[in-house]
Amino acid sequence: MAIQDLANGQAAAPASDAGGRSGGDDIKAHFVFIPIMFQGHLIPAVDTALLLATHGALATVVVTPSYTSRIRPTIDFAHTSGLPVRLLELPLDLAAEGLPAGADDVDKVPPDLWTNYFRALARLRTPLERQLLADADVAHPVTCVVADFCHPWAKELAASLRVPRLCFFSMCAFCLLCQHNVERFGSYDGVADANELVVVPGLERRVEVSRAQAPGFFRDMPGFEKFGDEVEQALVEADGIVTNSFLEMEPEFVAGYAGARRMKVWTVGPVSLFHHRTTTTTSASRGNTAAIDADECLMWLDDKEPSSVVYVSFGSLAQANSKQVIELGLGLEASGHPFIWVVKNAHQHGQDVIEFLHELEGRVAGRGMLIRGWAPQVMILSHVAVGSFVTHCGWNSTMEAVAAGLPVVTWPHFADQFLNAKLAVEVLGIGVDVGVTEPVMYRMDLKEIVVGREVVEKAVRSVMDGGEEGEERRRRARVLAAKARDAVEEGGSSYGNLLDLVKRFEVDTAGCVVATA
Ligand SMILES: O=c1ccn([C@@H]2O[C@H](COP(=O)(O)OP(=O)(O)O[C@H]3O[C@H](CO)[C@@H](O)[C@H](O)[C@H]3O)[C@@H](O)[C@H]2O)c(=O)[nH]1
Repeated sequence: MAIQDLANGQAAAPASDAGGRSGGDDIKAHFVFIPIMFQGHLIPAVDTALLLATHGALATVVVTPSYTSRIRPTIDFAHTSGLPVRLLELPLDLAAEGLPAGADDVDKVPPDLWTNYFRALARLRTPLERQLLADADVAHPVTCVVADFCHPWAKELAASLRVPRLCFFSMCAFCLLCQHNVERFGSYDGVADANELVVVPGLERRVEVSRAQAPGFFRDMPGFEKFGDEVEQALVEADGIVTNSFLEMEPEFVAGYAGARRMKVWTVGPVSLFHHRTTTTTSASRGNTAAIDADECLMWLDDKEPSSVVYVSFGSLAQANSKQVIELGLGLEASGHPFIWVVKNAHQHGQDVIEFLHELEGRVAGRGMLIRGWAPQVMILSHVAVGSFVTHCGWNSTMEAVAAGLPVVTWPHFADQFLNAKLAVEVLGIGVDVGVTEPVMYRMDLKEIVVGREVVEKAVRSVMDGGEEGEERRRRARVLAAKARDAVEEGGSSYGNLLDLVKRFEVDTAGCVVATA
């Protein structure tokens, strides 16, 4: 499929100069974003593409068909605002990798076929290259590929297009540096127990982590070892790194990671703050169609005291088993605080959970709201009535809490979440930890309760009240939010980094890409 202005269902015109800040003729940089199709990766990539567009670049976002409709409202908003953003939809060759129909939606990839899914993604390279060359808009040639770190094949793509390539992470520099250092200094060597804590080397402060909590990218996953090496090699050979973080939050770690990688790191976040300039409808459907009417949700929140509501959500991937769902619900009920609780895949639970949720709703009517499915998270978090966030510490959620000035209850499940939780609790001082120490990729059929109702209740009371300590935590969260806002405003660090990206990766008058990363 050709590059399309899919929002309008027509072939895209050269970047619009109608009403946007970026006149078509002024566009000299064209970034092609290749996200991986997980919401935790796709959403921040789209926001970053839009932010670059507000700074005068053309941005093309590559999507596979199942995800087009999920980002359409955001892209529609961009078009209405005259921002030069385009979608390039490419189907995956599922059959070639033995994947069932519909498996370009990651929720439909059978667990034993994950390696096949990643191979199918790598097959995008040839059609994408062909498409970008065929659609090359002479006035706006591609000047830079920004590929999720999970796409090592983008290395060859950028080389063929003869343009620089940046690695995109929606992760904090703290996590990237800790992970890098434990691997580089062999901290896990000779440590048989994956849950044994080791001290992360090369940091000024003492941080302890276990291999189970920070296993590295893919290398510990059966079947993905070689892929993990390819990811690392592609990162080593990248022309720079773009992250959804901001300098003032973690200056020593941004500098440390850039130094360790000997690479420029552009912090451009919090990218969710782009939505401060969108409409309620756009922000409410960021990443997917919300399972609740935005106005209904806002009315419910309007009725609550400032900073009184606890928001509870575990992102787009983590899944709680039935017993844990019940335990969490009872803990929230016992906390006595108003809450909004996002229950993913509620319909997949057994009758016991369905009845429990129904009865709970009756008992906490007016005080507790359940959202079964996708929540308008950024819209909710930015409401004045919300006072804290119980989170799995996916990096986007963590940044969204920071941007909203909220203290968090940290309940990591897997991947980078343990390190993000450490950043929130130990470095930023805005978190109360529930005490999970080992990763759990929750499955419905698991029987264990990982966090009991009393622990939930105590953590919620602590983050919402918590005496002087709680007040200090809330104060730190407010200060951090002010820094986050400053970072994305004119003159701020993230704003400056976006401008710098646009400037560095533009085409000069001789048609060469100016890339000085
Ligand atoms: O009902 C929902 C659920 C999620 N979101 C949004 O979806 C994104 C979820 O991202 P994140 O909080 O990072 O969680 P995951 O979906 O779990 O993200 C994956 O990707 C992240 C970025 O690399 C990693 O930090 C996580 O560990 C990994 O699980 C956020 O922007 C949320 O605002 C909603 O808007 N509504």
